[in-house]
Amino acid sequence: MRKWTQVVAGVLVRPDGGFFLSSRPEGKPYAGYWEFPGGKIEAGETPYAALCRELDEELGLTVTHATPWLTQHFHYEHADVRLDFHRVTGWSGEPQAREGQTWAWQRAADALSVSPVLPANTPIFRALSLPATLAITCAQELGRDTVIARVAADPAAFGLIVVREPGWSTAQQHALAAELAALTRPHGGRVLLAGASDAGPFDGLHLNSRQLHALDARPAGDWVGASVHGQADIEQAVGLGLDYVMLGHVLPTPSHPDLPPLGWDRFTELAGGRWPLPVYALGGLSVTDLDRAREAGAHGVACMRSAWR
Ligand SMILES: Nc1nc2c([nH]c(=O)n2[C@H]2C[C@H](O)[C@@H](COP(=O)(O)OP(=O)(O)OP(=O)(O)O)O2)c(=O)[nH]1
Ligand SMILES: [Mg+2]
Repeated sequence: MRKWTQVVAGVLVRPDGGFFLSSRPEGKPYAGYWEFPGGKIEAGETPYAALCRELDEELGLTVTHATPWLTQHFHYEHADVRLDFHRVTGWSGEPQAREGQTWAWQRAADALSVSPVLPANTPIFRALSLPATLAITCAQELGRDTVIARVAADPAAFGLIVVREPGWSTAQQHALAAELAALTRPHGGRVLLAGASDAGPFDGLHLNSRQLHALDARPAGDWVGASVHGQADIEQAVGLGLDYVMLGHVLPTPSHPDLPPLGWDRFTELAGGRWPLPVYALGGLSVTDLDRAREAGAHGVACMRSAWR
């Protein structure tokens, strides 16, 4: 059986989305490569305790708040590593290069200013560029003018929109998507089409669970996500190499009056930062639930009705 080296890494994130990288010290494998601070989990240590110890040892920082985010497995020539990435949003102290490393803050929206980076981390940077909230359109119910007016009022707040209008023709869906893209793209926003098999001129696709299980390869599109309800769905999404999933429904929602909600405990068991792709919590949630969702290991929250109020 493969022996995984257990590693924890801390992604220090500032309120403006900027994040921290440090260079690996001389004498280690991949010396000079840029990484998130962290290191091997010691016997008997929890990942959180290891995170606190490593950030203190390497940078002199005291972690005060961190949540589980992503787990990635990677085969290096020197080791097979299981990387447990936490988002660190609270710390005290200023970074000190205690191991002779250099460090740099990066802006989330820009290309990295440093290189090379550890190869296992490439998907992590992609995940970091996904916003905390994902908005699903509800134009059939609320009217397309309501949806467009809401985005026009604050386009930067709509970094990821899924156009989901099951009763509409492809032409109607594309027309809405084009208006939303015109508003949000100048701010780096992305617009995906739900239930479609072709992303057209848009940024990608959002698959329903039927589409998810019918595929044996990732469909074309810069960004591809899926709606998932349980472990088998998430495994399928990971196997296809998708960019994110929406897991729900977490709380009661008018979209599924007949099905019991997962609740936060079950969501935590299923998500909990265990996967290599970001998990959005979905179902009866609004942006005010973001902290709760992140405690449960979510990347963010997906909002349907609450996005348009
Ligand atoms: N810290 C960290 N390690 C990473 C990242 N990405 C990635 O592939 N790794 C790999 C590189 C290494 O194989 C392993 C971390 O091991 P390490 O040698 O840095 O561990 P450590 O800080 O405990 O160092 P040491 O005391 O054992 O020398 O995880 C990352 O972003 N941060
Ligand atoms: Mg280290």
